Amino acid sequence: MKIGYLGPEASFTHHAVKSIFNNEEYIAFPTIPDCLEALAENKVERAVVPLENALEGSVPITIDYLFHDVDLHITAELISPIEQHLMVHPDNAARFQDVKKIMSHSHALAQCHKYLYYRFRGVTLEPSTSTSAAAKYTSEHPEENIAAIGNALAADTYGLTVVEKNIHDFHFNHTRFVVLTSEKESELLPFERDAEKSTLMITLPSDDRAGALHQVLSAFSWRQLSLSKIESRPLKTGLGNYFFIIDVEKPVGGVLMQGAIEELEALGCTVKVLGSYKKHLLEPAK
Ligand SMILES: O=C(O)C(=O)C[C@]1(C(=O)O)C=C[C@@H](O)C=C1
Repeated sequence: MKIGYLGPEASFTHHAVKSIFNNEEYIAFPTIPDCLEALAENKVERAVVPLENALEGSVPITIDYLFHDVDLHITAELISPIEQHLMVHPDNAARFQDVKKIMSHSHALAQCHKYLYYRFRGVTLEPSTSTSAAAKYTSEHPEENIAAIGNALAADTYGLTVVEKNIHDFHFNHTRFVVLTSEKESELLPFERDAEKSTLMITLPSDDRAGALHQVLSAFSWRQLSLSKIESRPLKTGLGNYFFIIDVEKPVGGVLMQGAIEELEALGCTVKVLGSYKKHLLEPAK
C-alpha cells in the first residue's frame, strides 16, 4: 500500500506514519495540498497530514482543503507528543548563538515563540514547508550559519547537531494527525477499525437566523453526545460566513448520532461527515 505524507523524511508526520503502518511504501510530498491531491487522484491509498496542535491550534490548510477542495475521509487519528529541538550543521555548533536565521514549519516556530523571543530576539525566523525540510536545508547550507527546529529523528537523518533540547514553550505539546482515504467504503486496516469518535463539518442554514448555532449544539446536547472540539473557519464567501468543525465522542453508526445528523439536516444545515475513527497515542519521535 502507498502512503503519502508531508515530508521530506523525518518530519513529525513521517514519524506518525512509521509508528502506525508496517512495511508499506511511504511517499513524501512537499506540501499538505500535494499530499491531499495525490490521494484524491488515487496516486496513493492513504495520506497522513497534521490537523491540530495542542499549543498552536488547527492546521488551517488541512481543514480548508478538506472542506473546499477534496472529498476525503478520516480513517484514524494519530496523536503524537511533539518535542522540538534546535539543531545546526556540526561546523556551526560552537557558534550557534550567532545564527543568522532559524527555519522551521510555522507551527513549530509558534510552539517555540517564547524561547525564540528571549534567546534569539531579532534573528530572522523563516517558515518552511515542514520541520524536516528546514533540517534538510540547514544540512545542505553550512556556509549560512543557520539553525532548524525539528525532532531528534531529523537531526539524525540530516547529520545535524542538537544544540538545545525541548525548546517548545509548554510541556504538553501534542499534534493530531489524520489518516485519510479517498473512498468512503474503503477496506479498513486493523488499526482503522472500532471507531470511537467522529468529525463533522457543518454549514448553517443560509437564512442566517438567530440561534442557529444554538440549535446545532442542542441537537448534540439533549442526546448527551459529548463534543471534544468546535471551531469555525471562514466559508470564503464573505465576512461573517463560517462553517463549523465539530468533533463528537461517538461514531456515526449509532441511533443517537444518526438522529442528530438528521435533525441538523431538517433544520437546514449541511452536514459533511469527515469520518468516524479510532484514536491512537504514539511515542515521541526519537
Ligand atoms: O513539519 C513537520 O514535521 C510536520 O509534520 C508538520 C507539523 C504541523 O503541521 O503541525 C507537525 C507537527 C508539529 O506540530 C510541527 C509541524
